[in-house]
Amino acid sequence: MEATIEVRGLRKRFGATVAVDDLSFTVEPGQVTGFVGPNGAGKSTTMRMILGLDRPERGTALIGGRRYRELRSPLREIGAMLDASAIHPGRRARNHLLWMAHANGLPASRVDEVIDLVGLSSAARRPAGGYSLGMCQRLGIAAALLGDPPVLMLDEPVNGLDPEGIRWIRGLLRSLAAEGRAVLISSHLMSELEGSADHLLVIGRGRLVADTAVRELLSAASGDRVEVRTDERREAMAVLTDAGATVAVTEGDALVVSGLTAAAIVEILTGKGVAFRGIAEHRATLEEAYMDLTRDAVEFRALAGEAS
Ligand SMILES: Nc1ncnc2c1ncn2[C@@H]1O[C@H](COP(=O)(O)OP(=O)(O)OP(=O)(O)O)[C@@H](O)[C@H]1O
Repeated sequence: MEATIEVRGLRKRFGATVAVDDLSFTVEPGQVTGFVGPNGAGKSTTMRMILGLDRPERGTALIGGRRYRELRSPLREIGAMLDASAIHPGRRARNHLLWMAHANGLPASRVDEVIDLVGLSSAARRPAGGYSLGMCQRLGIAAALLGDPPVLMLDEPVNGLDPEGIRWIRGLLRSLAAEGRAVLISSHLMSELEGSADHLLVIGRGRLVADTAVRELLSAASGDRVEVRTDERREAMAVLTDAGATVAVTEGDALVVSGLTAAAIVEILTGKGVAFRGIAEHRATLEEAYMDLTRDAVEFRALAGEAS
């Protein structure tokens, strides 16, 4: 089976709310695709339609070329986690997974493999009611991996994890993609996807705002910006602004200058006698790139509003 998710012209309405509006994208194998947008943007509804849990008003969602309900052995073709806390509190993790394996014709030996893989071995025989959010996420991921599927789809897998848990999940997602799987993960925070996503689908109010490789997005957002480290920030800002540059201050107290080359900045600061400690090309964070993107989308909406 080809490891892809293909969504074409998907639309879903709940009463007067259009939750998903003419959405099209492809999730490719061998990479982690981040599905990002604010709360209520339509991510979960899209994922539910991919799994056949919500019926689209229009459009199709295919997993390896087939609709979910046409899959012969769904757990072997797509692994999904929609709500990590959706397990009966009295149920033990291992028993939950054994029941799933049994119901889907999967060997019991696979249960201990996935428990090991997600690092739940020491807790697997305890009732899930005592699990932390992070442990529930691990259990949800274990369930998604049970059928060793080529396609994985996880709704907010990073949400609520501590820094160690975030590092762990980034590594796991990267290795699953490196094995050639198509991995789709949603988040409402761009920063959560930093270091794990190769590709981004940005969604706002049910519509696709961007479908882009992370590398391209970052280089576009970093483009022509220079970072200057100086103890004379106020003076540096004044002379660089006078020279036509736009200057911002980063959290790390550096100046981010756009509109001038590094060579021109050196010349101006030296000429005006402003001391500096270092000058380097600025590398944008995913969060900054996202702000650029959504700013463009807001401006676009404002222009469209003026035109109508
Ligand atoms: N069952 C439902 N009945 C009515 N409205 C719904 C239903 N499910 C979703 N919606 C609405 O559809 C829109 C999209 O919701 P959805 O949960 O898909 O967004 P989301 O991007 O997943 O948000 P979040 O990040 O909060 O999970 C929202 O306006 C939501 O209120």
